[in-house]
Amino acid sequence: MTGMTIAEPGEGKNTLLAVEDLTVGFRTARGYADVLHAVSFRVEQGRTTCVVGESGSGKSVTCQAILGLVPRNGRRTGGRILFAGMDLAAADEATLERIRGRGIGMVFQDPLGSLNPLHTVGAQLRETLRLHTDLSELQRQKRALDLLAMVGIPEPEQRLASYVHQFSGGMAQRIMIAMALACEPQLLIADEPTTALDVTIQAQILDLLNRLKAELGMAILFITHDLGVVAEMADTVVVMRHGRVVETGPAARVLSAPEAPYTQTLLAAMPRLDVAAPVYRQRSAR
Ligand SMILES: Nc1ncnc2c1ncn2[C@@H]1O[C@H](COP(=O)(O)OP(=O)(O)OP(=O)(O)O)[C@@H](O)[C@H]1O
Repeated sequence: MTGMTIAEPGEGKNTLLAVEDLTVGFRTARGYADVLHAVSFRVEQGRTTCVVGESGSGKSVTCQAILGLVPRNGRRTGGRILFAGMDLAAADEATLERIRGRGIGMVFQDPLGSLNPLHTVGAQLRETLRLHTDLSELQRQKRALDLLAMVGIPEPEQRLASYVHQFSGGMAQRIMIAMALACEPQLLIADEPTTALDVTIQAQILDLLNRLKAELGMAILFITHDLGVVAEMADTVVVMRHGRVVETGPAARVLSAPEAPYTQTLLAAMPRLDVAAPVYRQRSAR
């Protein structure tokens, strides 16, 4: 594999992803401006890190930079992105493509916009597996079926022949998760994956992600503006504002005793978040 492998003396042995001093700027009609300012955080193996912040705080650009998908008018001007010891910021495009296919799975807010409407769900899963694994045709068919069953799609055999528009929003998001997990990634990046769903379906998708995390031992980098979702998902919380990390720490500590004034403001705007996560579920399911 190309790309630089870096020994990290200070890195914890369970760190899967370390974003260090990441700085990204964009050129627009109004000139050049940095939108990420030396962003640093870690994702541990098998754990969930939630990045939370209001709209425009830089959450999505952070994901794009990790995946090497910053829009053309943007540029990373500093920092390192160490994934399993390799600096993705220094990796070539072929390596990044391989990592995006196999090492890191991605789920976005809009599954209908991310899946191909012209091919059946089965064809898309099989194609992903053909590109990124050595499985035979028969094995790919079986794995596609297993993946749909794993994400809780009823009658998976019939559903493999369906097109994405034939699924409800929640079911389409399950398909997107199946696609993202097809090659057994070590890390799943989920950028507001439940924002477009109603609260009951949202809770089901969060449950699914938590179950898959436990079953597969993968790490999750979860992007959200919703502290209720953070309470459901996070082991570690990264709070962002205006392109900067203003606070980071274990979820239990950040949610119960936030240190940054901005985190305190976010929590104060979130009634009853001081009570435990299951209460959020009861409230949201009403
Ligand atoms: N292609 C682009 N060109 C110029 N500026 C951009 C571009 N993409 C993002 N930005 C700017 O970068 C900043 C961070 O945006 P980003 O989308 O990461 O925020 P976010 O926290 O994900 O917000 P949201 O929850 O609304 O998606 C914003 O000020 C945004 O306007």
